[in-house]
Amino acid sequence: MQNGQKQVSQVIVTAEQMGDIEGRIFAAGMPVAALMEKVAGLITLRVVQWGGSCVGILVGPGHNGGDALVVARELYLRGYAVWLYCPVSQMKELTAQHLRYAQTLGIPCYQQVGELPDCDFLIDGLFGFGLQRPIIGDMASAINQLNQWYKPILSIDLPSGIHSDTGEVLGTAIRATQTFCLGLWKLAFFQDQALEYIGKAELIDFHIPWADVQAVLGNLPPIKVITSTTALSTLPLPRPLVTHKYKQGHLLLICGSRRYGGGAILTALGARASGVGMLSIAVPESLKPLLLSHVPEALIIGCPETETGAIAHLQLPTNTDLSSFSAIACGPGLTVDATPIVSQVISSDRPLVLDADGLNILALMGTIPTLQQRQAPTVLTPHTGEFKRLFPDVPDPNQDRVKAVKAAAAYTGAIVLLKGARTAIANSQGSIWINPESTPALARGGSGDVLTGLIGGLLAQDTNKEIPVQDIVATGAWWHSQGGILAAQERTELGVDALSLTQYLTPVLSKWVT
Ligand SMILES: NC(=O)C1=CN([C@@H]2O[C@H](COP(=O)(O)OP(=O)(O)OC[C@H]3O[C@@H](n4cnc5c(N)ncnc54)[C@H](O)[C@@H]3O)[C@@H](O)[C@H]2O)[C@@H](O)CC1
Ligand SMILES: [K+]
Repeated sequence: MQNGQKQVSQVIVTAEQMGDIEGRIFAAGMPVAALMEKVAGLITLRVVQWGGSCVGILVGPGHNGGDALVVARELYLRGYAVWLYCPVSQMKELTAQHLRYAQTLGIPCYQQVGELPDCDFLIDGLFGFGLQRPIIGDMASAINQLNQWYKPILSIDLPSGIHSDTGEVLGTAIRATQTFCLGLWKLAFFQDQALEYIGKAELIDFHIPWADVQAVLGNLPPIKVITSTTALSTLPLPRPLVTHKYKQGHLLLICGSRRYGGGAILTALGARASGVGMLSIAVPESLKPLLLSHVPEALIIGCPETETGAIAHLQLPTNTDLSSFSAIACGPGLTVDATPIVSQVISSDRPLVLDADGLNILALMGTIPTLQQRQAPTVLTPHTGEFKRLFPDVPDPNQDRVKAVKAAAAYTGAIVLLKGARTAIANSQGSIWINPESTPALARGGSGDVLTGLIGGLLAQDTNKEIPVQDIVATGAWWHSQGGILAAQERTELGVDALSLTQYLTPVLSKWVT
């Protein structure tokens, strides 16, 4: 296989990049019509696997409509009953040519959606990545009406109405059952707001030459999909034959308060699953017996408490200071009364994961100026609410999560992991990892605490600092969601409480690691 060709499914592109890549292919001599035949031929092969015998095909003015017309022709010639809905009079020339031929063959074409006969399913070729402005008027009403038919809809490239980059709905959008993304993943497939419209996502690889992908993306920071291969390659496996516990990393967790003891347990159990060599857990003195009963292997450091039951100050064992640890994870259950502790760990030179109250305290301290002081790696793991508190001046993550997380990482120098259905991780150079697979079962209290412990434990094990921190964080996100997926399969989506989740982290890994 040509060098890099197998990485095609890992690349994510903007509409502009996709246009540039295709532009190179055409400039090099590939006829547009030939590429359309090739692509639509592959789509047709997937459509016939769907079953059904009569199909309504929605045709727009651009090449997305052209693809749809080639599929229409091929299905018709295979014996399907095919009806076209084509609400536009102005079309790109190639699309218009395909429409003329389809009509010559005798395929009926309607301009009003109400005239479209009842069919088994619909194919959506109204707009692809060329959509730039909101869909309005009759076409918008038609889309709303088609969504109400509750027929399976197969969208070509993107559900029509979804912006290829931000995933936002431009006016209105087709709610697809399945979307065949053509050639390279478009960003919208990883934006939470588009997921309900995309349905099941499938990449149709039509073998774009890797050289053209490289030529367009070559020097830009990549946006990549986390896969089992990328994730497993950064795990601290296999362990060296001769080692000892401190060589396998020493993680300090700082978490919990009298009010929130559970978060400390869950973070600890996440860290345990990471395989970290040594685990120390700083908690308020009154939580010590509770932690000991759950994680007997850990060194529990009972700390003096404030009146409210938060950690008043870190009381590390004799001969120990923060430099004794290979990484620190701090935040779950702390309450904002633990501000001095967060300030202290931020001032340290240790790799640091901040989550939950660690993030709320950081927001109060002033995120950007505070983090700009740090030399060692910092990992922030906010959900959308925490993100907005941390970065009030960064683009709204509800509008474009990828842009938001990228800006946050650039401003702070931190690795920022924005939690969501498609968790996105950015570093300060603009590289992005996106976790393509997860489960809504993980939308549950305590699930984030498990992630914090897991990432902290992985980070601590990279004692020689050989692996980019962003890659380690991506592996943590992948592992966590794979654990959730397995747990949901065995226990249903309602059965994945955070404690149960911790019990799936090791079994899920053993499925991948032989
Ligand atoms: N570029 C290529 O050569 C290839 C493209 N392919 C298909 O072509 C698509 C991209 O083609 P296009 O660039 O023609 O773009 P689209 O087919 O997405 O549509 C763009 C057309 O729609 C019009 N338009 C945009 N927004 C509108 C709105 N809100 N209301 C009414 N009209 C609007 C534009 O003026 C333009 O004519 C891809 O998504 C894919 O399906 C594939 O055939 C593979 C090859
Ligand atoms: K479409």
